[in-house]
Amino acid sequence: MPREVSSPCGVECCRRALKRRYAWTPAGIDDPGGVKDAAAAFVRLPSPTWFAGSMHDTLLLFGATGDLSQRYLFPSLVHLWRDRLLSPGFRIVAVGRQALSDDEFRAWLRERMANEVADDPAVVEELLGRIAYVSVDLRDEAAIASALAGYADRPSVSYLATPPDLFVPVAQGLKAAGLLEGESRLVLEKPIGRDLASARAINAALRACLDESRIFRIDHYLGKAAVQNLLALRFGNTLLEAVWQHRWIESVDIFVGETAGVDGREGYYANYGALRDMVQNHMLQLLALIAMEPPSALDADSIRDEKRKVLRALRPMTAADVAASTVRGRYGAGVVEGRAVKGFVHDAPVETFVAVQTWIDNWRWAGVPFRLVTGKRLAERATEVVVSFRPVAHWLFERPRRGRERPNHLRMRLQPDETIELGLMGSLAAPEWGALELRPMSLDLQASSSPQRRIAYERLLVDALRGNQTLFVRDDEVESAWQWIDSIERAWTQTAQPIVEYPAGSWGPAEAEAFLPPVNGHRGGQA
Ligand SMILES: NC(=O)C1=CN([C@@H]2O[C@H](COP(=O)(O)OP(=O)(O)OC[C@H]3O[C@@H](n4cnc5c(N)ncnc54)[C@H](OP(=O)(O)O)[C@@H]3O)[C@@H](O)[C@H]2O)C=CC1
Ligand SMILES: O=C1O[C@H](COP(=O)(O)O)[C@@H](O)[C@H](O)[C@H]1O
Repeated sequence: MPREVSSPCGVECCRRALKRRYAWTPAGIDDPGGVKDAAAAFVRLPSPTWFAGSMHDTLLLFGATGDLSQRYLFPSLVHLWRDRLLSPGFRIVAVGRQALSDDEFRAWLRERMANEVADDPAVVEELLGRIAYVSVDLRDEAAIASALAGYADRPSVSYLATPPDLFVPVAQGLKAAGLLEGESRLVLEKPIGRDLASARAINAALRACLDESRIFRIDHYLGKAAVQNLLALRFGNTLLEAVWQHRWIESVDIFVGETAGVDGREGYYANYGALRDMVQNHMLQLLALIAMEPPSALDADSIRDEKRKVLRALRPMTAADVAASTVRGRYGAGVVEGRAVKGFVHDAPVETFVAVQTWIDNWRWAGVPFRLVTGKRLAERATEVVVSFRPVAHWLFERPRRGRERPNHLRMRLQPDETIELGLMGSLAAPEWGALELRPMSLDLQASSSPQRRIAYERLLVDALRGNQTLFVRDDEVESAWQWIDSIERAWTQTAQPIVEYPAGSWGPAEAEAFLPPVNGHRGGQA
């Protein structure tokens, strides 16, 4: 629970403002100047008063009637407005395909936002009053330009929550309308393309419309406080950074399990599959944060330069490796969280589960396997990174016998809860008499209180409005990631790699057992 905050004047509104301010910072009120601050400083946000004069106040939201807008973007905007983290003159231009009046759009949105700020419904009304709705077919650049030219009076942020084939026509329409001039910015949802060639084409076309320094590519995992904490842990602790390399680390596992299915996104998913939908972006970003060299500073390009080097060093997959180094699966019917669910049925040969073992060909990570596993309709929703260390050089103890000892591991759970577990060996749990006997022990580290977590998009919306690119993906990162993904897709095609069915509610295909993280308990590795 967040600690109670007292305001200097004792007035309720002041108390609430303080609470809002502190709840927002990644380190939170319970960690003022604490360990997390070392690397989290670059993501720390200033106080609400600071925002008033420093952010753009016009957001053009394309795809305003879509799933992402309804489930994440509008709720995020409602929360930011409630917490006075947007400019006082903030306005939203909601762009959709359907012909709706402003009032019809607001009524539609009001219904969906009803539960967002239940204790203060006026907040939703205030935000709705700042929305204008514009209907336009986004395949028609001239129509975009004529419908939106009236909003070019001040710098704006155009957020493209649309399918990627609309990115270029929309950018060109915006340019023609004068909406990409000066300090105006463009925010793009993932995925940027479907392979390297299409990503390059999109990036090149965007560069013709505006400079890279004003293009913000979203990967919402970077907006998660727990993901930012990976940097804080690595670069804020001598203890970890000193052993963060091939001499001491045996393997790294990145696991993103979902209980949700493809539900409602069949068309998109059939064209992408788990490798393109999750690995190309979120999982490779996690890998890059774990594997990158320490940046010389915490600014956007210093961090992105280092991430890019990691992505370029990923060893391409070949047809000779792919059968042993990957598993593709697709969920069939089963039971998830006590509920019977149907399988994913589609003619397109796409996977809903993928396991990949890969290597980063550089000095730090020589010979260390990185295993990436993600799937839909698995037994549990969990995102974890497990770093397994090498066994000690010389085993002194009788028990467990050499080769049976459990090496140290660091398990960082990023969602749904945030915990860190350090697996150690010790004799505390062993009998007092006889030879010194070692048993596995674990040290569970949790923050003394859980700070209030915001939707990742809240953080990213504010950064885009402020112009901070640190948590956004650069063009060359996207292209390097696709280059590696393409090598896997190519190898799968060449070898006609099968897609194995797994029951919904399981941990994926039995063939992937060896790819699952080696932690105590319920799945994979040592039991
Ligand atoms: N949904 C999610 O959880 C996530 C989505 N994303 C990405 O966000 C983007 C949007 O996804 P999502 O919201 O799920 O997609 P939806 O299909 O639900 O929404 C797409 C939006 O684009 C509009 N649109 C499509 N074609 C046109 C057109 N020709 N002219 C005008 N408007 C058009 C749709 O309008 P209409 O309502 O009229 O069809 C709708 O508002 C995608 O790139 C997706 O990959 C990324 C992460 C998560
Ligand atoms: O981008 C996407 O991410 C979600 C998973 O996000 P999370 O924040 O819930 O972990 C995934 O379900 C979706 O398929 C994908 O497009």
